[in-house]
Amino acid sequence: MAADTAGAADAGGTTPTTPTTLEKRPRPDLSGVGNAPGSKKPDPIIVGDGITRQFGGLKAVDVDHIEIQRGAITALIGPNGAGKTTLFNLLTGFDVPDSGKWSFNDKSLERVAPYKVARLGMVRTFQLTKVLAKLTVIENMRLGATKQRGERFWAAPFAGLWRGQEKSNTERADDLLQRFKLDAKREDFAGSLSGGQRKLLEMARALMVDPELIMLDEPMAGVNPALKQSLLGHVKSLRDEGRTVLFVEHDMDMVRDISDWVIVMAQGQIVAEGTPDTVMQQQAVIDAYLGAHHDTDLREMDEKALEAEAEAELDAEAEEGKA
Ligand SMILES: Nc1ncnc2c1ncn2[C@@H]1O[C@H](COP(=O)(O)OP(=O)(O)OP(=O)(O)O)[C@@H](O)[C@H]1O
Repeated sequence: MAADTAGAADAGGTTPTTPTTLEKRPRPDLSGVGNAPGSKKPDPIIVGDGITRQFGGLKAVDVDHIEIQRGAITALIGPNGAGKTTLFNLLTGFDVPDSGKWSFNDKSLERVAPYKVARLGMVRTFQLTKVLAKLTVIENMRLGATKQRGERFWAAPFAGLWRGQEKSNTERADDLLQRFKLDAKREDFAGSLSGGQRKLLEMARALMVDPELIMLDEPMAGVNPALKQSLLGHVKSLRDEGRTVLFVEHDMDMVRDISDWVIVMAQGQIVAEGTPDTVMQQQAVIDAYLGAHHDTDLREMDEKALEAEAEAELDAEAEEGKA
């Protein structure tokens, strides 16, 4: 509770500033980067080593080396239970690893609290919890300016938390609502938004602290197909304005459409990396998905597998016919 109280005290009047070094830059060229897990990137914004997290007998995360390229959109994919969310939580300080070190902009983030991680310019989106659903859209946005104190903070008594908040927070919130076409929903309860609008709100809220790196947790989950293109456009616009994007996603169309680089996890480890065009053809990736329970849309792969199966059956029938 002490942390929540501290959060509340600091919430009033925080200005959503980050030592922003954002600049528009050309899309990074990753054509020369190798496909081996943990491959070196030309200009990594995150570098991690030996990151492990164990739950009982299960090693949920066991990452030898990871680099995330600055200014790129990187997708983190893998079958259910691969450790993607746990890795997200570790990198952003919402969970503590058993071992490992990692840095953001060359600054070590070991044992750095989530709100400090956000202050340094690295934020993650949160799914709209029940508590947040009962707040209006603009109230959600103002909470985004409190530099992400984590879900325990969201559960703190809200009344009066932002009483003294600066005008600039509201102005920034309104600008972002306009950009994400949520301005007409300003006073609506967040719980009344559609799936796609919720995702936009999650993104807009994370941008309140003007992050250099934004981590999106399944941005396409529950989004109506009609809204998907618009959401993809918003994610691309984050990169185009110089931000780095790291996202966890099961929607392979999205992964293919917008990623510059894909990192594949399975059983806690990074098993492959590559451009979206090449990564899904790697044997380690095929093995990871086919060897695990998954709800992922791997249509191309499934189609190939089905075709091969059908051909084998036809061959077998033909052989039988000959006999
Ligand atoms: N707090 C926890 N306590 C115990 N086990 C956990 C906890 N959090 C995660 N796990 C386990 O760790 C493994 C990795 O989970 P994680 O949620 O990181 O996977 P994921 O790749 O994000 O999966 P999904 O795509 O289904 O969200 C899973 O086996 C999960 O059951």
